[in-house]
Parts: sequence; C-alpha cells; structure tokens
Amino acid sequence: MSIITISGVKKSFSKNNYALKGIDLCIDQGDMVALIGPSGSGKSTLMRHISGLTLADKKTPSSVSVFDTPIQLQGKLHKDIRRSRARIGNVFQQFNLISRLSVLTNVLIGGLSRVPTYRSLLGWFTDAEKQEALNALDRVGLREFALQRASQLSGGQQQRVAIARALMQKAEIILADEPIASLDPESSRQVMEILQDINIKDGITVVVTLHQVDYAQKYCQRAVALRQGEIFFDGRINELSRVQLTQLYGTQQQNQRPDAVSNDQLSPSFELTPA
Ligand SMILES: Nc1ncnc2c1ncn2[C@@H]1O[C@H](COP(=O)(O)OP(=O)(O)OP(=O)(O)O)[C@@H](O)[C@H]1O
Repeated sequence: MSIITISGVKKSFSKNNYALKGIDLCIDQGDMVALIGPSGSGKSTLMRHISGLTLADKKTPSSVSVFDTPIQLQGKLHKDIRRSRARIGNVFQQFNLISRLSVLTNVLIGGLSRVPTYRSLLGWFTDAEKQEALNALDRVGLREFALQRASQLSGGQQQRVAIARALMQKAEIILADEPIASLDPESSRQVMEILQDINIKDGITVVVTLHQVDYAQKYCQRAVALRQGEIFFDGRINELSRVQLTQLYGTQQQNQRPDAVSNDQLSPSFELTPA
C-alpha cells in the first residue's frame, strides 16, 4: 500500500532552472528507501516537499500525499497539514535538537503534538510520558545520557536522540535527510542500524537521503536515484549496476561537494550487480 504519493512535482528556484522536473513516486508502507544521487540532484528538495517545507510550482498540476491525505496540492499547503505532519518524523543532517535542554526533554518534545496545549506550553510531562521517552532512549542506546544537556553529546549521539524523538512522536514515516553526512563510520553505522531496526521491528517507513552508496546498499532494499531533478533509477538496490552508478555520479562532477561520492571513490568493497 502506498503511504507517500508524489505526482507531477516540479520545482524551480529561479526562472527555467528546475530543481525537480516532474517527479512521480510512490513509497509503500514499511519500505526503507534510499534517496541517492549527486549533489544538487534534488534529494533534499524532494524530501522537503514530502514534509510540506517546500512547495511545488503552482503552474503545474501536482500533489504530495501521505496516508491519502494531501500535504500539498498544486503548490498550496493543504489545510490538514498539521495532522499529517504529526505522523512524519524528521531527522536532519544538522541535529535539530535544543542544545540547552536535556536529552530527555528533547525526546519528550517529540510527543508534544499528543498532549493538551496548556501542558505543552508549561512543559509538564507525566511519569508515563517520561517512561516512554526513556524507553525511546533505550532503543537508541542512550538511556544513561537522559539527564545530560543535548549539547554535551557527540554528533552521532545527537542524531540518535533525534530518532528517539521521532519514536516518541509515534511517527509512522521517518524522513532522514543526510543523517550520516557529518558522522564518522562507526557513528554512521549505529545510526543506520537504528533506522533499519525501527523499520523492521516497528514497521516505520523510512526514507533516507544518502551520499554514500555503500550504506544505501547495506541498509536499504530500494533505491530511488535522482539525476538533475529527474528519477534516473527506481528499483531494488541490488539491481543498480556499476554502469548506472557511473552514469549517475559521472555526469555532474563539477557540482559535487567534496564529500559526495564520485566514480573513483566507489569502494571496491561495493557488491554491485555486474552491468
Ligand atoms: N532554497 C533554495 N534556493 C535556491 N536554490 C535552491 C534552494 N534549495 C535548493 N536549491 C537548488 O536546487 C537544486 C537541488 O538542490 P538539493 O539541495 O535538493 O540537492 P541535493 O541532491 O539534496 O544536494 P546535496 O546532496 O548537495 O544536499 C540545486 O541546484 C540547488 O542549488
């Protein structure tokens, strides 16, 4: 069953310069999808359309829906956007925590949409909510850090707190935009394993943008590859051939960030289907 449906999405930030050139995409409930492609291919822009943080061009008919409820229609936010957003957890490259607050409070904030407004304004949380937040921290292996300030945690730990916050939110979809871009390999592995764990055990749909193709191959079943604002590949990741990867990353070398994967960076350890 399709849980995210994107149809006809075009986005230009300046005249005749399209970041997205008409995207049609369905993502099924329970999928773990890697959104890959060279720097500037439109991955973040597409993710932001799903959460309604960026609006499609108004000139073209387009829609983005989650759970059959529109997020945006023809470039206009839908009136029920708050309800839909409450079901989507966002994990960004920049960890997006409130650094002066404790780890526990940051996780509790994930549940704010479910508590009465007066309690959320006062920051009052029940024992049951605190226990739930501690359980979420357990899932990401950070229970013992609950009372520390978020700013005292490493980048990888902060990213795991952001995932715990999405669990507390009871998000049914997690959109993770470059969650491991600034992390070392060990922290990257931990973050990806946690995303995989909650995808498998909790059935949470995960869409993750990645620069590192090897992480996509290791943790995701499906890849959607963007190139110059268009879908270049959509299918099982083990069907993405080395030739296709060369076509994908070989055409926009001049636009790539230094940390983005390039042809000659493709590690020999990649298990690619022969072309
Ligand atoms: N707010 C913006 N204003 C102007 N141009 C933008 C804006 N956001 C994105 N773009 C442009 O849209 C295109 C797609 O950018 P986007 O960030 O979606 O690509 P990406 O694939 O996520 O890249 P990266 O992997 O480097 O994050 C790029 O040409 C970018 O410069």
